[in-house]
Amino acid sequence: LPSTSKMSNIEKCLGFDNIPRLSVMGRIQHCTSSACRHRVDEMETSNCLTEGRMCSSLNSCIEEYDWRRQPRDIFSRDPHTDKSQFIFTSVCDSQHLQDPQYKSSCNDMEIGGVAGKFFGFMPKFVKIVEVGPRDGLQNEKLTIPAAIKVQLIQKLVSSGLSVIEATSFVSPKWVPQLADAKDVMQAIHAVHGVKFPVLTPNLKGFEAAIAAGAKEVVIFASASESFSKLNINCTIEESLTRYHEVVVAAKGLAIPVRGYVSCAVGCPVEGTVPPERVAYVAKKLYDMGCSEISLGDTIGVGTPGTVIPMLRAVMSLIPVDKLAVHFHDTYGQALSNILVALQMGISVVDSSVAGLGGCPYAKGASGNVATEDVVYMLNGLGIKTNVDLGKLMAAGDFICKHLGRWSGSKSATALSRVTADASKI
Ligand SMILES: CC(C)(COP(=O)([O-])OP(=O)([O-])OC[C@H]1O[C@@H](n2cnc3c(N)ncnc32)[C@H](O)[C@@H]1OP(=O)([O-])[O-])[C@@H](O)C(=O)NCCC(=O)NCCSC(=O)C[C@@](C)(O)CC(=O)[O-]
Repeated sequence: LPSTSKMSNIEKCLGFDNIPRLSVMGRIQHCTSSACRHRVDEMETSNCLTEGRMCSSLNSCIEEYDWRRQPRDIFSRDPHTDKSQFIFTSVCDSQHLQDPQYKSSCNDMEIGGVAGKFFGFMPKFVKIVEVGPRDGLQNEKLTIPAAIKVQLIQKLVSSGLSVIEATSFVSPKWVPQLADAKDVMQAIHAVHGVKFPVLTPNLKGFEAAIAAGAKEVVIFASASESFSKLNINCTIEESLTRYHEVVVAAKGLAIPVRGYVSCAVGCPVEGTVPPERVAYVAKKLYDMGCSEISLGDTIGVGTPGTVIPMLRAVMSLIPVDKLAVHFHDTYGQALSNILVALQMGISVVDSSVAGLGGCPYAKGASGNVATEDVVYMLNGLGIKTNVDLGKLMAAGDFICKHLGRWSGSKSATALSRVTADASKI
């Protein structure tokens, strides 16, 4: 991390000047509740508090710092140093383990309303783009009947999701799992009040999508040359030419076009992808007329350390309200990456129910971040989504049962366990 004086405004807004120095970070990894407790003294307070957040026994740390409690803040300004500081005041009920339901929503304070520097840019509402039926199912080995896909989509609709990426009009030789795109689209296109964007790699796909009733399409370019060839069998520039044709045709029919930039952080072939390359492709899609650009960490290698520079590069060319983030969770970094994206002002997040997914042309890439986990985190932050977590979990349960596997969502797994345990009492 750069020193505080060299930090940009974005880094300061993200609270990087409050991140403990390396020596402290080392200690964080070894922090236990007892280790945390005996470091209670004035000098160590802020470090230990930061460590306290990572303790398994959060309550013991909260008790240690009761003297600093203030009713409605988790940050306060120190009158001596004029610096913001962490205080564990009325944190969400979810963190008080006495609550048997472990709710993530805040009952006793609104984190979203706290004007602390960490949450200053956070949106009040996040639009979730559910990609499970497309990104989630495109890589499955089992053949999933169209009727099951349609039922899944209906359940997702009833959970309150307003955008559901339904399928892809791609070559069935390349992605056999979505060869039933026409049947799925025809079954759902008349559902009112929900958008069902579908992937179209070329004019042929666009025309098939429109004929099946699609009212919004998605084009998907890559920031990596190698991945572009693997995924859509053409170079980045060739793909942009094809997509231009799609956008022109879509404009003629007043069809909105969403654009993806895949490999926005790393590529399965080339490794690290430079932020400026991502920004270049994103800008091309934006200039073409895409209404929203989703930045995809296709193989889930990003961390806040690599995602922030990428977002900064893209945000220097494209307004933040036109951007979305799309994280796969291969390395378990998706939620932290989403959090920094929110802190930077992004308010559209792609995710996949039950964490389904993976790309057939990105070996080793695991599923998208689970929608249930995103909703749980956003509820905890007091950010609205209009999604009913219980109904969303039911949709995840439905598809996991069909696939014969456990949910990839930690929140869904934990909440189901709590409910199951409660029902035994
Ligand atoms: C782009 C192509 C079609 C080029 O594939 P190609 O083989 O170079 O295409 P072609 O023009 O030579 O045509 C070959 C055959 O495909 C047919 N064809 C051609 N186009 C279509 C179409 N639209 N729909 C149906 N059929 C089509 C065409 O008619 C022909 O049929 P044939 O004469 O051999 O019987 C192929 O590579 C393809 O379909 N690729 C899609 C791959 C894909 O869907 N990958 C997963 C997307 S995930 C992703 O990109 C990442 C993302 C978006 O999720 C974000 C992230 O996670 O970061």
